[in-house]
Amino acid sequence: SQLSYARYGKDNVRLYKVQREANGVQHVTEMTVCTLLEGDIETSYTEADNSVVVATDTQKQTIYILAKQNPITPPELFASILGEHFVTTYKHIHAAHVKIIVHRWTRMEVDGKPHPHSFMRDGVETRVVEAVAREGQGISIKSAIKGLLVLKSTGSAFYGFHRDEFTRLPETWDRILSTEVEAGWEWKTFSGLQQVKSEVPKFDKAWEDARKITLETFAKEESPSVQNTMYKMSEQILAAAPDVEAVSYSLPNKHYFEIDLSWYKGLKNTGKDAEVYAPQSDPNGLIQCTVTRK
Ligand SMILES: O=c1[nH]c(=O)c2nn[nH]c2[nH]1
Repeated sequence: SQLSYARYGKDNVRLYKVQREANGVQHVTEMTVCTLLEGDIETSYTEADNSVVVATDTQKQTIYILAKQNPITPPELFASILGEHFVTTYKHIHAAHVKIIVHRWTRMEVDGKPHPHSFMRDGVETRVVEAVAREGQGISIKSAIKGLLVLKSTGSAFYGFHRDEFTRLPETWDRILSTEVEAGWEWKTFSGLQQVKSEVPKFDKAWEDARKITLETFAKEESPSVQNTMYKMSEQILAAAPDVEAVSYSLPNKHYFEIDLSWYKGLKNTGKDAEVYAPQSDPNGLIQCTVTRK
């Protein structure tokens, strides 16, 4: 047997950082980090040679130290700082995978104005970055929105789909559409940390644009299908972010079933009379796409 691939590191490294302004306003960021290293490490697997192992605890300590010494936002920048650190510090490490999940702490509005140091977790939504720093090959970065739950009570249809003897689903011109957004955008490859640093403003802008486009298209579109709506979202994100090469969506279709109550005194609760529905935890549709430039 032979070792065909290997990488190792520390997962679920949680960190929080506060930025204190002179005027009393404070900013907080909380994230969960994973680093995984590749390189000339096979003998640690095949020959119990630990001399090549940059311990996972060392990787964890490095995350904390670099978080103290550097900005940790945007996450694309901090992921690049971490990745570049590992491939330049250790000559036998040739690639570093860095995943950062940023959790929401949204500044509270109190007495009609932003509170200087109070925040709330308004949803399980996260901002996610996966970067790979590969020696001599630059830094590849994928950004994403995950866990953004949205629902519309109408403005969604699904009809005209293929029908045969296996088809039971009735056509509908008015349905609930509920999904948990996973939207990702893949950047052009950056030559290295310096180029990432020179383009830092693009990362927050792309995230803000992607989130706004997703929410507004979801709400405004008379959706003929999940497929068509996610394609329109993807096209708009590509148009808004010239340095993004591909946009991907993965959207579960979380079904709400009508409940026929006509057995009870003829109570009407289906079709145009439907008001009480049964939300389904499973099964769910799952619609995925990747959209690139022509
Ligand atoms: O938007 C939808 N796309 C589909 O492919 C599908 N299949 N069942 N319901 C559906 N809704």
